[in-house]
Amino acid sequence: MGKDYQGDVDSNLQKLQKGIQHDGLKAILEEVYSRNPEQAEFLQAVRGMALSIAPVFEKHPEYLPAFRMLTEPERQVIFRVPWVDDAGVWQMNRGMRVQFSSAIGPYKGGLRFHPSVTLSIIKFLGFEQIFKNALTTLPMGGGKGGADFDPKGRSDSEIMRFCQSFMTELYRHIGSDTDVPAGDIGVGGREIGYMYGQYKRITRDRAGVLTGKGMGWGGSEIRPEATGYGVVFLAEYLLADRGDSLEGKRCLVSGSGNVAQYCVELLLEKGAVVLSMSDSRGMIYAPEGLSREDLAAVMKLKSQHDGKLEDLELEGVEYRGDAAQPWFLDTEVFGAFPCATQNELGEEAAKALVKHGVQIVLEGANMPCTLEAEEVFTAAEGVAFVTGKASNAGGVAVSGLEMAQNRSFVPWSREDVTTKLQGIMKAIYDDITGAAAEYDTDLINGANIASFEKVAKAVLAQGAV
Ligand SMILES: NC(=O)C1=CN([C@@H]2O[C@H](COP(=O)(O)OP(=O)(O)OC[C@H]3O[C@@H](n4cnc5c(N)ncnc54)[C@H](O)[C@@H]3O)[C@@H](O)[C@H]2O)C=CC1
Ligand SMILES: O=C(O)CCC(=O)C(=O)O
Repeated sequence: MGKDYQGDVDSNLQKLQKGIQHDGLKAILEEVYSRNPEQAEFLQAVRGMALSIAPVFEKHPEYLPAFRMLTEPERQVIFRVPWVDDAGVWQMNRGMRVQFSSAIGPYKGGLRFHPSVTLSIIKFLGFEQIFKNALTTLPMGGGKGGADFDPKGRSDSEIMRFCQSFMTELYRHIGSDTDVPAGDIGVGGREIGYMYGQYKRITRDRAGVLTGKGMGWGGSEIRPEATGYGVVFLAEYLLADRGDSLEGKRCLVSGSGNVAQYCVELLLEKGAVVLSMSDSRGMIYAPEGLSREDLAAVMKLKSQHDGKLEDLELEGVEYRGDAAQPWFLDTEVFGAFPCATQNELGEEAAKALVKHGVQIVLEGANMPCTLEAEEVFTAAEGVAFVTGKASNAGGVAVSGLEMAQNRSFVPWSREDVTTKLQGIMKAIYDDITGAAAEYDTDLINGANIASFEKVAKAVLAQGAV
């Protein structure tokens, strides 16, 4: 994944700078490359941003130093996470937290527990988070963390001991005014609970230092649903602008975790026909569309540890193994919603989707489409592509609302939070279309420009700190 930038040094630097004419920007990319030559995913995220914002420097050359600052985290912490498994064997993982930018507020972003976690992955996620959070309209900076821990096959007690050990180090680096982590892949309500409990025990501080907490102990209504719902709200605003709606539209969704589940739930509520969901082993395909009962079965399965889609037996639903992906289905499709993981949708997949008539692509996951796939979508006639920085910002937005509720000591109703989430997704849509119109460009560039300009102004105002 994202391996394109590895290998021969010179040609990779050239690849990183390909298509960038601006000398100052090229110099920044050279510096980023020389500092992080092995970090393929991070370089991919920086290149994506650089490609979009190059025109901004024609209008605002003063923003260039701000971009340079934003390519280096303010702080990154890497630590050992020792724990003991159920058999009494000592285990050890690597934990990390990258505090990327506090220009517009406390560092904010999830924690990922997955064996594939590397510094490059956490840095790409933290870098993207800076700009996503700026789009939410809430005062949140960008950060991300995690560990190369594999929760698969681990008992509840092992997960608890791991989370407690992880927090025993992380607690000293976070705080409700400095850095507020949340969930991501492999970190849901259960893990947040164990980490919050440990944080509280060590610090005696009940402040909302983690978001994604449970209802009844500081959590917000609709935080679990917020990322997936936000994607669908944004799709609705986009289609409304075209005088269209999701009713009856054939949609492909990948993934079957938190984001995918609630994306499918709201798509079904809006009358869309959802043809697929997937996990790392394969996918389910429903030629006539998944029903609410099918989704309920997926949710139940995935709430159990190690639930695999291949174990489902649902009428009218086929299972395809060997890591089959929805994008290659030989069927007409209107919408694609990649909600699994980074670089899951490459150039060939994008071509297959365009061939099958795709009209809208909204990223539920972070950076699920490669830069080559993005190029295919933007070159195709009439296809609207929305980058995850905008389309999946609903999750962190409701995390921000959870922080506001924790501060005010007053929980808000489900209706209140839903209305606020819709307002934020609409503001994001208006912001990215506004920037796209101002710079006469597409929605990817619109999102990157709108978010960068907000952060750059804050960085410049605060000086070289
Ligand atoms: N949870 C949240 O609030 C937010 C999550 N995201 C992003 O959404 C994506 C999914 O995260 P969650 O649903 O929260 O995680 P989760 O842990 O609930 O689910 C993980 C999902 O990724 C899939 N997956 C992992 N590796 C895969 C692979 N190699 N091939 C196919 N599928 C694979 C799993 O099957 C599952 O659907 C990630 O990119 C995450 O960074 C983005 C914004 C907010
Ligand atoms: O809710 C949060 O703070 C972060 C969610 C997240 O990790 C993301 O937006 O990618």
